[in-house]
Amino acid sequence: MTLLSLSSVTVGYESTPILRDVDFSVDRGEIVGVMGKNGVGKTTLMKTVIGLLEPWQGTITYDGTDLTTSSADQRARAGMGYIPQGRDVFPDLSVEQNLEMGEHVNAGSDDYRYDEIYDFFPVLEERASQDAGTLSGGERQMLAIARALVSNPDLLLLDEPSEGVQPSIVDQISADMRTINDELGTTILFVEQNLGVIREMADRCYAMERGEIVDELEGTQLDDEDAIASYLAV
Ligand SMILES: Nc1ncnc2c1ncn2[C@@H]1O[C@H](COP(=O)(O)OP(=O)(O)OP(=O)(O)O)[C@@H](O)[C@H]1O
Repeated sequence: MTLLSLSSVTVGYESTPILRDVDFSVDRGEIVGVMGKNGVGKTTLMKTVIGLLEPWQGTITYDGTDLTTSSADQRARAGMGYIPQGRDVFPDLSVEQNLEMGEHVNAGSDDYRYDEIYDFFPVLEERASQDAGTLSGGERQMLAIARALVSNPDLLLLDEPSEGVQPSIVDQISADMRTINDELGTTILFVEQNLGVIREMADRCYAMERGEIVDELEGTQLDDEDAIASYLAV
């Protein structure tokens, strides 16, 4: 069943179009990647899905409802959780206080338990009282993901989770996302330019070039490193 679909979406900044006629969909329970080089429009796509940019043309449908003109706040309450690029945490608040900031975003979240979230990221429980500013890049990324999970989203939007994270932790975060998808049933849409993350995480992947979706890879096509790399190589 389709959870999210974009149909002929065009959007940009000021008068410059960035995304052109973008069509894609994500089924409930899937992990879908969008890959592309620097500057192709991946972050613009995420901002458009979460409602920080309003499409100039086209429609965005979520769980059967047209959300094209809804605010980011309305989309969060409808069940979308967004983790922006750059592990945006509050450095002077503790790990636990950062997690508390994720409460009450989603109306369905009242009974979310921290211990469940700590089960996915035990390192955050160990560091619960530590200031977030003292965490490593990878731990901050985990905290940003965990904070989004506090609101129990149906759809997680993840912008370049590998950026600034050391390779061994990148692998762990990819594996953690699969576990979260398996155990919580959370649908995940992520954008990336890290080949390993795309192969490890995605059930299916779209390729983006100059603001357009130009290909879709699934199944054994995701084992073809050369095919993936052709959309990532500089
Ligand atoms: N606020 C903005 N105002 C004007 N142009 C912007 C703005 N943000 C991004 N752009 C331009 O839009 C294009 C796409 O940027 P975007 O950040 O979506 O790409 P990206 O694929 O996420 O890149 P990266 O991998 O470097 O994060 C780029 O040419 C960028 O310069």
